[in-house]
Amino acid sequence: MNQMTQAERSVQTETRDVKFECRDVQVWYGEKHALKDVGVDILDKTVTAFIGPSGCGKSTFLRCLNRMNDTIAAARVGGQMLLDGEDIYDPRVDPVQLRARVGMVFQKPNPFPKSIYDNVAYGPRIHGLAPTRADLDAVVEKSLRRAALWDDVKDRLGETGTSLSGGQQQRLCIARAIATSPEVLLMDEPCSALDPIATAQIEELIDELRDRYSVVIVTHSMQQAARVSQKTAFFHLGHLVEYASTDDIFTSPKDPRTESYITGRIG
Ligand SMILES: Nc1ncnc2c1ncn2[C@@H]1O[C@H](COP(=O)(O)OP(=O)(O)OP(=O)(O)O)[C@@H](O)[C@H]1O
Repeated sequence: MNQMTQAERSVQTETRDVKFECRDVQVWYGEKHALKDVGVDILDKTVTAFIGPSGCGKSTFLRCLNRMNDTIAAARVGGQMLLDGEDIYDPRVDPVQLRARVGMVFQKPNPFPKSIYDNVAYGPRIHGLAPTRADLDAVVEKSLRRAALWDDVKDRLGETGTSLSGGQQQRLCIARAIATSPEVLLMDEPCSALDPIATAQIEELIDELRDRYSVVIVTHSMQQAARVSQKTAFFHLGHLVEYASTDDIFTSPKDPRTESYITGRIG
């Protein structure tokens, strides 16, 4: 009889739950070695926060995960990053296709100078994900609903995205990012340009998104990391110093550098 032991079952679950397996990741900008030997497993259906002082490499590492560093001429990336076991830096991988699977939301809301509808329809159109107009309408509505924006905009889909408030624009950017049904959503300080009410709405949304996606968020706010994430990675001077459950990082950090940062002594 093919009966698994508890240990075998838990190994299987662990393996299945890992979305990104990163080993020995390095990034150089010209001569500057900005990220050194980073190894981390990013889990599926989990919010992972990257924290650390300014310039420690959080955004650099985030950009490795969907090859956005490819767009920076001086940047050189080394090491291994596997998405569901596949090397995302394999020459056969098309970065545009990769970015449909690993979506990104930036610090400043950056809607295209197009209508609200076209902002969300853009990705599904270029990736051929919605063959008919009715399919496209459905994807746009579903994405705007998931981004908690539908009720605000359903009667003004033809208006330009930039006519929305800052918080609404950021939700529009989230709708645009999830319209291609990504598996991973990368967020680089998504609330830094928002007021506390819009921030709370985005944080609520992040919590809802994790039932479907792996979400990775760079944040300067330790309170935000504690509120929204289940796993936290602390970076310092280009190193990943500590990676653990958010509770452990904030209540019993193992490395003195982590403790100094969370108690406000460095940063
Ligand atoms: N395009 C670039 N060209 C050259 N150096 C860069 C570039 N982007 C980042 N760096 C350098 O790499 C290091 C890490 O930067 P990065 O932006 O990843 O840090 P960060 O932790 O996200 O910082 P912050 O919290 O201030 O956004 C820094 O020393 C930065 O100056």
